[in-house]
Amino acid sequence: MSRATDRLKVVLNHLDRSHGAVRASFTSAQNVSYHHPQVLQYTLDTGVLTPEQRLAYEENGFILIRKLVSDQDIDRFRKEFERICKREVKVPGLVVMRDVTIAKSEYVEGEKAVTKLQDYQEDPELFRYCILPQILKYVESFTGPNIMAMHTMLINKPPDTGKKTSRHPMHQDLHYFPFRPADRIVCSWTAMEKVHRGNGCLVVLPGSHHGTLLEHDYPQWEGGVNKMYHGVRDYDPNHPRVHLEMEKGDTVFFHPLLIHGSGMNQTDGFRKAISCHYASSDCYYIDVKGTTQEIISNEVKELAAKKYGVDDSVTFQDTWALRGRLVQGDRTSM
Ligand SMILES: CCCCCCCCCCCCCC(=O)SCCNC(=O)CCNC(=O)[C@H](O)C(C)(C)COP(=O)(O)OP(=O)(O)OC[C@H]1O[C@@H](n2cnc3c(N)ncnc32)[C@H](O)[C@@H]1OP(=O)(O)O
Ligand SMILES: Nc1ncnc2c1ncn2[C@@H]1O[C@H](COP(=O)(O)OP(=O)(O)OP(=O)(O)O)[C@@H](O)[C@H]1O
Ligand SMILES: O=C(O)CCC(=O)C(=O)O
Ligand SMILES: [Fe+2]
Ligand SMILES: [Mg+2]
Repeated sequence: MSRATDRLKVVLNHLDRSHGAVRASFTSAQNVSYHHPQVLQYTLDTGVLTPEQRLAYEENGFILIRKLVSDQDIDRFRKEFERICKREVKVPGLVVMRDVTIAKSEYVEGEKAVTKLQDYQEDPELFRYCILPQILKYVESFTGPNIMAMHTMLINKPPDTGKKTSRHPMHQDLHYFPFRPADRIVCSWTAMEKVHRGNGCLVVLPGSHHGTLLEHDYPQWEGGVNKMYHGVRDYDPNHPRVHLEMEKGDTVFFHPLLIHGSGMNQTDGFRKAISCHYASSDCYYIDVKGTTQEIISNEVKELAAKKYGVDDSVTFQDTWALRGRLVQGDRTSM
């Protein structure tokens, strides 16, 4: 354990006893310059996370809560997913992505053709996930009380076709987001069935959220790579990795700078997960021109132009403002 961690522990002990007062004294103490960034930068005191959980998130950039979503809710999400795949419902704005290796094949039908649903915010049944009270309760510890659901996905990782395209390269989700501050953004990711190393569970680099946003690029994979699956160009291959094996309903909350990905699915079943990225509505949009995010912003604008038939005047920021939905509190800035 590092010195910084020891100090955090001391602070958390105090916090446990006298909550806000200690935090206030630490804020004023910031005039004294520390060699480590401010303490408790990543979580807020809402009375939901235990001191140990706050410490874990501060240190690791993720926290796993077992059995947070009920089997009944997950079964409903799964049913709705099947209805969408069978085209029994049509959802405005929804993007249905097929795996790159089967995209051009005409023979795959129904849910076996679908790798990912993106932008389900207009499907009330799936969007129930984003407003589950037990999820929002945790989310508030990262975002504060004004909460926007910014990005929604249901991932149906297919059995690998042999080309290893079912992998998701190691990346930071912030790469896709033109809003800040990063610390007021969090992803909630819930396993819809048992996920393990064999079917491509999430792989995370604990503590990588302490770093900055890194340069991303399409990985040089021989078998091809899915559209927009950018990966961190150089990350330390010796950084310890953690495989997040999870049961149905288990939920991980993670920071948008946490480097993560998922391995290939070596089973013959589809590995399902549902997720939402939340941000405080007090966040603000940034201009990504001239930054490492410029390339992805152009890719997204191009897609948006095709999808919505809009022109160049719709910005990368607009595509997010259009998709974001208020789920708690007030829509103050986003
Ligand atoms: C508003 C915009 C929304 C996007 C926001 C994203 C933000 C992400 C934030 C995420 C944060 C978290 C991080 C993340 O999650 S990162 C991953 C995020 N990925 C995406 O958002 C991709 C979403 N998918 C799509 O937009 C569509 O499904 C695409 C555009 C891919 C296909 O479109 P469509 O389904 O309508 O198909 P089509 O029949 O018209 O084919 C058109 C062409 O595309 C080829 N093709 C097909 N499938 C794939 C594939 N899988 N890989 C590569 N190419 C593919 C196809 O062969 C054809 O090529 P060609 O024959 O012309 O050569
Ligand atoms: N060549 C690569 N370049 C970049 N990222 C990779 C590469 N190979 C694997 N990854 C990423 O590393 C993570 C782990 O994937 P991988 O399939 O290698 O599983 P694994 O953790 O090594 O498990 P196993 O050893 O059981 O295969 C995934 O996010 C995957 O996309
Ligand atoms: O479910 C997965 O494989 C992770 C996907 C992911 O990290 C993402 O879409 O941002
Ligand atoms: Fe991700
Ligand atoms: Mg491997």
